[in-house]
Order: sequence, then structure tokens, then C-alpha cells
Amino acid sequence: MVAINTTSLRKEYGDVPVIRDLSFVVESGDIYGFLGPNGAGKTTVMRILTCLLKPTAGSATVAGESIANRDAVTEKIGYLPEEPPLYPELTGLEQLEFWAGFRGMDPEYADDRIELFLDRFDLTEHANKRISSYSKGMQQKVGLIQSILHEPEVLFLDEPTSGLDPNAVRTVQETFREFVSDGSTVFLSTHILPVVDTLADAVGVLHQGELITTGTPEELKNRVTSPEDQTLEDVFIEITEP
Ligand SMILES: Nc1ncnc2c1ncn2[C@@H]1O[C@H](COP(=O)(O)OP(=O)(O)OP(=O)(O)O)[C@@H](O)[C@H]1O
Repeated sequence: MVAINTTSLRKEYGDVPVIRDLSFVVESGDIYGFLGPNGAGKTTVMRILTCLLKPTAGSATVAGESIANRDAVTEKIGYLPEEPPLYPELTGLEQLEFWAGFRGMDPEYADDRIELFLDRFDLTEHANKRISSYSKGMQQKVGLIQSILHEPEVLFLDEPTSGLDPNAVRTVQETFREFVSDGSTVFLSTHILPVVDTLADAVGVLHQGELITTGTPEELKNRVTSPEDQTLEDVFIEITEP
């Protein structure tokens, strides 16, 4: 089963190409690490796959739906952008209840899941405080819960561990593993390579709008020229160096 399939995707701003002829597949049930230097085009690709941006050319399916069919795709995905979309004047609990309603979740089921995630991310005692009073990490946690709450088929995450302490990073990793164990898919963009190394089943490295390498983290590490002590960071630096 395929969760994401892109065919010759291209995006130009004016006449400047930022995504060039991008074709790749993400298998269902995988955590896919989408890497690349600043400005490589990762956010642009995520915005195209989440139907927030139209490609200049090419096509893609997400959870079996064409990205030309925005409503169908939106129904099946979750998206955590770099800045979580939250209402600062709501409490954390109100924000998540609002989101559950917006996503058409059964209220009792939603309440159970909200309670579970608030507890898991150590937010229970803050649930009735306004988001405007939350730290950056706490806001990130609410954004994360919101993206996963409605059990999307494909979850897109842009720097999900940004601002999180090591305990929270561990919790996030466990949550993603649990999430994909039932066949859902995570598309994860981050510069924090140890997280990708720990979590990803497959990795793609984007450079100047083109996918320059793909494989499992182990395969990528075996490809670097100095095989001793190589990390995903070594791989990244070697293949994206000017
Ligand atoms: N609205 C826009 N108009 C013009 N150029 C844009 C626009 N949005 C992005 N770009 C350009 O597209 C390229 C890719 O940007 P994008 O944000 O997708 O990169 P990224 O890989 O997510 O980078 P980072 O790791 O820094 O977040 C960059 O050169 C950027 O300047």
C-alpha cells in the first residue's frame, strides 16, 4: 500500500523553479524522514501535499486521493506546520475540543483521546489555562496533539520536536511509533537527524528542489565514504555539501 505518490512535481515562484521533477513514493505504515538543507523546498512540498499550495506541474496522491481533490485529501490527513495553528485566547482543552468538533469526532471518544494525550504530554494541570500563557514547548505539544487527535491516515509534521525537552521528545517518538503501528503514515521533516535516525523507516534527502538520495537510514549511512562512526549527520553533510 502506498500513502504518498508524487509524479514529476514541479513548483515555480515567478519563473524560478524551487521543486523540480519530484517523483517519490512513501509506503503506508512508514515513518518517512524528509530531509534537506535550508531552502531545499521541504515546506513547499509539504504545502503541496497538504493542498495548501498548487504545484506548477505534476501530480500526487495522498492516502489514495489526488491532491487536485482538496476536500478528500484534507479529510484524511493531519498537518503540523512549523508554527502550530492555535487560538491563543482559548485554553488548551478548548482548543482541542474545538478541533475535535471541526474534525467531526464523536465527542465522548474525542474527550477520552484529549484526556489521554494531555496526560501523556504533561499538560493536564495546564488544560484550563489560556494558550497565550503557554511556553513555546507547551504550545508545540498542543499543536502535535491536535495534528494526531482525529487519527489521520497520513500525518505531515514540520519540525515536530522543535522546542521540546528530551522527555517530551521521547514521548513524541513513542507516540509516532504507536501511530504507525496500525498502518497510518508519518511524513516527517526535521533538521534533528538523531530523531530521524531513531524513527525513520525510510529517508529522502531533498537538495535544491530535487531528491538526491533515498533509502533506509542504515543504507544511507553505508553509502558515505568514511564508513567508521558514520551518522545520518555525516551522510547529510557529505551529500549536500556545496
Ligand atoms: N512565497 C514564496 N515566494 C517566493 N519564493 C519562495 C516562497 N516560498 C518559498 N520560496 C522559496 O522556495 C525555496 C524553498 O523554500 P522552503 O521553505 O520550501 O524550504 P525548506 O526546505 O522548507 O527550508 P527550511 O529548512 O529553511 O525551512 C526557497 O528558496 C524559498 O526562498
